[in-house]
Amino acid sequence: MRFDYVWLRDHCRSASCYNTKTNQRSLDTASVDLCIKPKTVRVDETTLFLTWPDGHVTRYGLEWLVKNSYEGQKRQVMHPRILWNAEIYQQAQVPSVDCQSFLETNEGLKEFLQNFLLYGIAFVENVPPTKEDTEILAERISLIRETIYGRMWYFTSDFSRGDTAYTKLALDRHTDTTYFQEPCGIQVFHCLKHEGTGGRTLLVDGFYAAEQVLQQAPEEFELLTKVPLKHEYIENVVGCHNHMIGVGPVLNIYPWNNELYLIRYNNYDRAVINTVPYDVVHRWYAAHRTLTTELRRPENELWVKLKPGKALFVDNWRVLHGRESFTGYRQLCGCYLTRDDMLNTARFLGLQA
Ligand SMILES: C[N+](C)(C)CCCC[C@H](N)C(=O)O
Ligand SMILES: O=C(O)CCC(=O)C(=O)O
Ligand SMILES: [Fe+2]
Repeated sequence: MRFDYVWLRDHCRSASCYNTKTNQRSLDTASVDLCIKPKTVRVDETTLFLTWPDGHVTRYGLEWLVKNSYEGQKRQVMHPRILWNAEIYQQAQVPSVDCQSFLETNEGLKEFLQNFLLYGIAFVENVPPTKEDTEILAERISLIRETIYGRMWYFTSDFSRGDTAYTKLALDRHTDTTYFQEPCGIQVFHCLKHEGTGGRTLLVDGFYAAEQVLQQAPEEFELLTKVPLKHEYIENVVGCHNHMIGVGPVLNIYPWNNELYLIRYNNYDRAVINTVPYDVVHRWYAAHRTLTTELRRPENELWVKLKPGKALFVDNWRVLHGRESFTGYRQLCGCYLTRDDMLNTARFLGLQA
């Protein structure tokens, strides 16, 4: 392991440098001489001791150093995940969690969250079919993200809002709120009523499809990570005037390790492409077509019929959803949740997140 002297001074866990009650640094890093070198260095079986020119002593447990050295770190930020197509997901036989165990036991909640982190979708069963009970469920794993659609939303095909979701039409696979600078992390769906036919929900793992593009055509994958796009929500119905714009590429990757963390895919809400020069536009359409072909492969489609009592949580940064057209009266409720706070709950339960 190699350590930089400024790093060793900066991470000093002595009482004057670090507050263990708040887990916050007290040391002003800018006051450390960038050429600092310890006066003396000593190491025994468990501890490294450094004495700095001003006499301050820093102690490091060797285990702590192993855990935190650059060499010891994987640069992966994302939690483990299993990319799936319909067969992989069905073979895995991921169980739904029972509502009571989800609400009343940490084991039930942990099992649910583990599945959600791995697959980007998870179900809770035997939920009382009301908006209030769905809200209680949602609040168990995260914080509700209030948006222009409200806190808990509740909708039928009444076109009360200027969006296709509020009709009986089919909706092709997409992620929601692509027109936010930070798209909502999680979407909760609970069908409270459906007297009619059709209306099944479609789920597709966007990360699985993106991985296929990376394997087949890495230059197209790269283009989808580089070209900025606008998505837009323009609504002008009685009482609702909204104009939201979000900018970002289809595939969002971490620049330090190319790990994919967010897919923004909504062909309905994609705005005019005016951020890209002429010669790139055509290549972008070709790359977008390759991704769309993967997303549309029937073997990648998971179809489920949402019924009263069965709540679905979808990772909106990863899994695309859609629906079949339907007839009759259909009532869906749900909400958006923040991702950070779901991860917070997962960590509290001891999961790697
Ligand atoms: C009905 N509900 C509130 C869930 C959302 C409707 C949002 C629809 C929008 N086209 C989008 O994809 O973001
Ligand atoms: O009606 C549905 O099942 C889903 C509609 C939809 O895409 C949404 O509400 O975000
Ligand atoms: Fe949607």
